[in-house]
Amino acid sequence: MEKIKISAVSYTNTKPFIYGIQHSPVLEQIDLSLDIPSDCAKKLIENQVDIGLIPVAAIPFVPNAQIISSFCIGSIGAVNSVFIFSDVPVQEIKSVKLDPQSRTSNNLAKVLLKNHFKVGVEFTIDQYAKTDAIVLIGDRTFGRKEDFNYVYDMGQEWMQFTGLPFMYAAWVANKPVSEAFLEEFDIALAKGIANIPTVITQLPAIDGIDISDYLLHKLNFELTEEKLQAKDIFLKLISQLD
Ligand SMILES: C=C(O[C@@H]1C=C(C(=O)O)C=C[C@H]1O)C(=O)O
Repeated sequence: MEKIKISAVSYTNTKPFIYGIQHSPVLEQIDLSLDIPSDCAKKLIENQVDIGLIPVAAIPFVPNAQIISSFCIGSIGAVNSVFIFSDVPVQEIKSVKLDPQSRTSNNLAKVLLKNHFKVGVEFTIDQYAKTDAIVLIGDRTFGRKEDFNYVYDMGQEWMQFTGLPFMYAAWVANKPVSEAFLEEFDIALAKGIANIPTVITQLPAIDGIDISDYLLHKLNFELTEEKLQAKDIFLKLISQLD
């Protein structure tokens, strides 16, 4: 039988899911690659994989996109790995450098700066540009908070703006996948989430981040009605950006 090709995020936030997949029989049916989020999206959009853990901002660009799991990468308030790092207070930000590995958080920064902070800002993807602030996500944020005068956790700011949790990435298929597989896959993901304490013991300590607090209390992996509602609001606000 041909294997189901899956692209998942290569960051620490996805380690629980990887643990669950690797400790479940469904592993044998999967051809798994670990990629930066923007590449997870690209692979699913270009049909190089069947399922991706992809940035929610990329969902509208996936042909026949279907969210196929009851798990996601989310947070209820602060997430501690999705930031606007700034040299100046947010009201004074004039320019922001985006993170090339991100699709969701770059758009979240745009949405929050426009609708929540109400500042008009120029964005650039030029990594050599000198800007007032930067968007940074994932493991590259670990230990970086001390390097900046102002630190805005976008999970926390989204909660203040909408009163809702947030969903950064979802498991999405670009074609019909058998119910039997999806059931087994979700059981594997659930196993990973149930075993986060074990996953933590297998990860190296990293300066500047409490990995245990991050995986157990900041990230929140259940795909709830509220997170779906947040996704719909977020995608609508993205469509209204100029
Ligand atoms: C919480 C995070 O969620 C993520 C943010 C993403 C994005 O901004 O496009 C995509 C996948 C997730 O890795 C993070 O990376 O820190």
